[in-house]
Amino acid sequence: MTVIRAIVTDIEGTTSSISFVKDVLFPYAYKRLPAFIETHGDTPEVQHWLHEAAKEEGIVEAPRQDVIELLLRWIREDRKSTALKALQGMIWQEGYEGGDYQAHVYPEVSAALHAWRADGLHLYVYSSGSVPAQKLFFRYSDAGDLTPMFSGYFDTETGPKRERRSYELIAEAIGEQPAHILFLSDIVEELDAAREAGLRTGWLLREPLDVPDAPRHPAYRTFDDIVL
Ligand SMILES: CSCCC(=O)C(=O)COP(=O)(O)O
Ligand SMILES: [Mg+2]
Repeated sequence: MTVIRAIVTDIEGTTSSISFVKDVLFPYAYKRLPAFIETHGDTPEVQHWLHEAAKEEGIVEAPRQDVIELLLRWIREDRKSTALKALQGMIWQEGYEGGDYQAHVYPEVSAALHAWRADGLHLYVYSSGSVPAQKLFFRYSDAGDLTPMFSGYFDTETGPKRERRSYELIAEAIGEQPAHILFLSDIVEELDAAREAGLRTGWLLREPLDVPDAPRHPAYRTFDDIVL
């Protein structure tokens, strides 16, 4: 078996519960987005992402209120739009820094990350959440600041998570042959794309999901089950 030198992990459903993202982070952003755009809508960064969102929908000349309505609809639909994710990350920052919530990580995750680092592996994150949102997530996790564990972060600016090319670009950026990289996710289509690019894969099936009789990818209940 090829030696694993780097691990790339997804967040929602893999290191962390889906319910924290859907029931805490998304409602927080939903409630505050209109006021956030009102207050910060003229800053270059926010303007850039509002323009990108409008472009994605083909409504470039639309009034700001229409773009706000669009973003709120995308939050309801859990749309993995790079522009929406960038804006959500900016809104979540206030919640983390104000102590409104801490990011959930499953109980064994911190120890597993520390053990892999101690074994000399390099660890990375690849999530639909923006890179700044990923850094906030792990900085303010309920297991403490986990950012020192990670050597780098990737989001959908690298490419969509269900496309092989994204994983080829990540392998190039990491500087490892794909066969030496293990990608962990709860979404089988993401794992299929990673495998097409030559990466090893691990499918996190957190409770209460059933493990299929013949899973398409090596399947694990927790990070403790992963044998490298
Ligand atoms: C890291 S910020 C919150 C996560 C998020 O917005 C999201 O869409 C999670 O997607 P993932 O690719 O981690 O399943
Ligand atoms: Mg996921």
